[in-house]
Amino acid sequence: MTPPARVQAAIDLIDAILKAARGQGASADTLARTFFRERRYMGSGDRRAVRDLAYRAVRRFGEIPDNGRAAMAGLAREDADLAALFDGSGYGPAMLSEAEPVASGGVIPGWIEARLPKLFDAAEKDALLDRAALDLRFNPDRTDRAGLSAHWPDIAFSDILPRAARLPNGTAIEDSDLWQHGAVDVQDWGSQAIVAACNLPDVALAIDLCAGAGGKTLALSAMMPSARIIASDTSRDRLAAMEPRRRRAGPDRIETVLLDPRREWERLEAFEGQADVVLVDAPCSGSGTWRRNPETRWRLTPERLDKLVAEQARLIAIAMRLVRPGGALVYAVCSLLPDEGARQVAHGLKGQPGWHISLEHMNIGRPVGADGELAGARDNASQPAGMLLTPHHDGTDGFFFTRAIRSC
Ligand SMILES: C[S@@+](CC[C@H](N)C(=O)[O-])C[C@H]1O[C@@H](n2cnc3c(N)ncnc32)[C@H](O)[C@@H]1O
Repeated sequence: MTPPARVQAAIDLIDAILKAARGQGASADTLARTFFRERRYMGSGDRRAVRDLAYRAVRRFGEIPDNGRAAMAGLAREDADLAALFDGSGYGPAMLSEAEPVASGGVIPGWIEARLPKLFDAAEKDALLDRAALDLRFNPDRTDRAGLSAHWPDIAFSDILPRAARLPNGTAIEDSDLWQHGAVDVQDWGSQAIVAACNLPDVALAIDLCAGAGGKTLALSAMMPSARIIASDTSRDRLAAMEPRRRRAGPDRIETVLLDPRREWERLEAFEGQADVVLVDAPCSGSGTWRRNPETRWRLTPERLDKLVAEQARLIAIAMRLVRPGGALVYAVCSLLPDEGARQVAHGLKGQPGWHISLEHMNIGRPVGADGELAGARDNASQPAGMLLTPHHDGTDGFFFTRAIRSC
C-alpha cells in the first residue's frame, strides 16, 4: 500500500470505531481485528501502520470527531508530513480543504474534565492516554521471581504487591509455557491492589458480586485457597469466559452464580449476613482505563454516567446486606470520577450506623476524601473515603477502591 492509501484505510477504520461508539457497538480492538480480516491484501507492515495511525487519532481527541477524515485532518494540522499525504492520489485521501470539519481540542472530553478532581494536573491528564505496560500476577506455587527473570530478562517486580510483575507492552506472553500452565495471568497492578484489600484474617466465605470473567475472582482464590468463593455476575458470557482461565490456574473453590438483572437478591439471599468479605468491582465509566480503551471516552455521555452511578448505588446496597458483622465490603471502580468512587461510597454509607472505612495496610495509591480530593491535603480536612490510583502517580490503571467494615 502507498502511504496515502494507508491514511485512507486509517480514516475508514476510525469511521467504524466512531459508528460503534455512537451505537454502543463493539470495542475498537474487536473492530480493528475484523477490519484487517476483511482486507487480506494488507501486509503486516500496512496493518501496523494503519492501526498506529488510527489509534493515534483516537488517543489524541477527547471530543468525538465528526468522522474519520476529520480526526485524521486534526492530526494532519499538527503533522506536516501527514498533511502531505492528503494528495488526492490513487487510493489516498482527497486534498484537505479549509472549509471541512477538523477535530480539535484536548485529550479529555470537556464535560468529563470538568468533573475530575483538582489533583488532575497536566501530567496526570496526559498520563491517562499513555500506553499501559503489561502487568502480570504470578502464582508462587508454580514459579518465582528467579524463574520469571530467566524467561523474561526485562521483567520488573512490584515492591508492594507480592505477586505482581511487569513486562514491556507488546510482550507475547500467551505463547509462553508459563502462561499456558497458569503460572502467570495478565492483571493490572491496580486490580491486584484491590484484591489485596480483601485479604482479611480467616475468610471462610468471599463473594465477588461483579465477577465478570474472573480476573479478580481468580486472584482472590489464589490468595485465600481455603475460602469458599461465590463469583456472581449478570453476564452469562463473562462468567463463561472465566472457565479457560480457571482451567489454567488449577483447582479452586469458586462457585459461579448467574444473576438476573434487577432481581439479583433472589440468587443471593441465602448468603444474607454471611460473607466475610464482599467485593463489588462495579460496572463503571472505565475512565481509569482510557490508556487501554481510548475510544470508551467517545461512548460515555452524562446520561450513561447517571445510569451507572444509580446501578453502583444499588449494588453497594445489595453487598451491604451480604456482609456479616465484623466482615468487610470492598468497593472498586476503574474510574477517576468521584461520582462513581469516593462520593458514591460516602453516599452509600451515610446514615448507616455500624459501618466505617478502614484503609489499613493499603500501601499503594493516595487517600481521597468524600469529595474525591486528596485527603490530608492542606485545603481538605475530610476523612479518607478510599484510595485513588492513577496512571501517573502509581503506574497503574486509574481506580478508586475502599474497604468498609461492618462492626455490628
Ligand atoms: C468492572 S466489570 C468486573 C470485572 C471483573 N471483576 C474482573 O476483575 O475481571 C463489572 C461487571 O459487573 C457486571 N454487572 C453489571 N451489572 C451487574 C449487576 N446488576 N449485578 C452483578 N454484576 C453486574 C458486568 O457484567 C461486568 O462483568
